Amino acid sequence: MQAMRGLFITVEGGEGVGKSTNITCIRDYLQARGVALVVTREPGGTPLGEDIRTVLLQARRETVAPMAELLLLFAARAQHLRDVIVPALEAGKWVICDRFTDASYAYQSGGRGLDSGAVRTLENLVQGELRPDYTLLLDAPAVTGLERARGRGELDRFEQEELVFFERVRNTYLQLATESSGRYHLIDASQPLASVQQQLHTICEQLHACWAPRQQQLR
Ligand SMILES: Nc1ncnc2c1ncn2[C@@H]1O[C@H](COP(=O)(O)OP(=O)(O)OP(=O)(O)O)[C@@H](O)[C@H]1O
Ligand SMILES: Cc1cn([C@H]2C[C@H](O)[C@@H](COP(=O)(O)O)O2)c(=O)[nH]c1=O
Repeated sequence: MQAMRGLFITVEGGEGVGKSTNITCIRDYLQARGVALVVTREPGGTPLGEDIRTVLLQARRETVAPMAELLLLFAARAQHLRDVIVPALEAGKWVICDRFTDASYAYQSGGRGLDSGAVRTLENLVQGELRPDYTLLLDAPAVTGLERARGRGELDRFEQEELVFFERVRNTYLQLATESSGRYHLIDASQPLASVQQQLHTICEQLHACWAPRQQQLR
């Protein structure tokens, strides 16, 4: 990661916490300050990744083996890294990614119960040393996020899980934020949108003040 010149920012959180809504706000804020950036998402971000997303989110009659789910997520991630994330970072752009590997720790390990060692092995294999520089965790009680997500209509395969699944997901995210406190910014997403966006503006302002001058020096 040190050799790359861009900044890799991931946005994480449970269902319906407001990632999509707030990524638009982050994008607008940074673009208005002249930051060249790429906004992308996982699973997805490439044609193959979007196909894998469709398969993963589709409700199905068979249950999906947690390991099959994890491997599909990392297959999409490998393509996404090679075709989108790494080239953008190498070109000096900021990458804002709606979910990344922390989601695999939260959902496949925390939620589904897979050993976190399996996620770590794939993380090392697929990403090498590449890790996000910053992670914005939008945190809200699972029930709040689910109510918001369910207000949007038909539920995908993940959204159909029980509340306890999303409570495990949330607890895993909070644990990751404690373990990696230098990388994580915790945002209280249970607040009204205006307050969430105020918190995000403050963080974006700090990141911009810290990183934009360094990147100009590198050019
Ligand atoms: N702070 C907030 N207060 C109230 N409603 C909000 C807030 N943030 C987002 N919402 C609303 O909640 C719904 C879900 O938001 P959004 O789609 O941005 O969440 P998301 O985290 O991307 O969801 P998912 O991960 O399930 O796709 C939207 O209708 C959005 O307008
Ligand atoms: C990257 C990633 C994603 N997921 C799950 C989490 C969500 O339910 C869906 C993605 O849809 P959203 O619109 O971003 O909410 O995929 C996962 O379980 N593990 C992952 O690594």
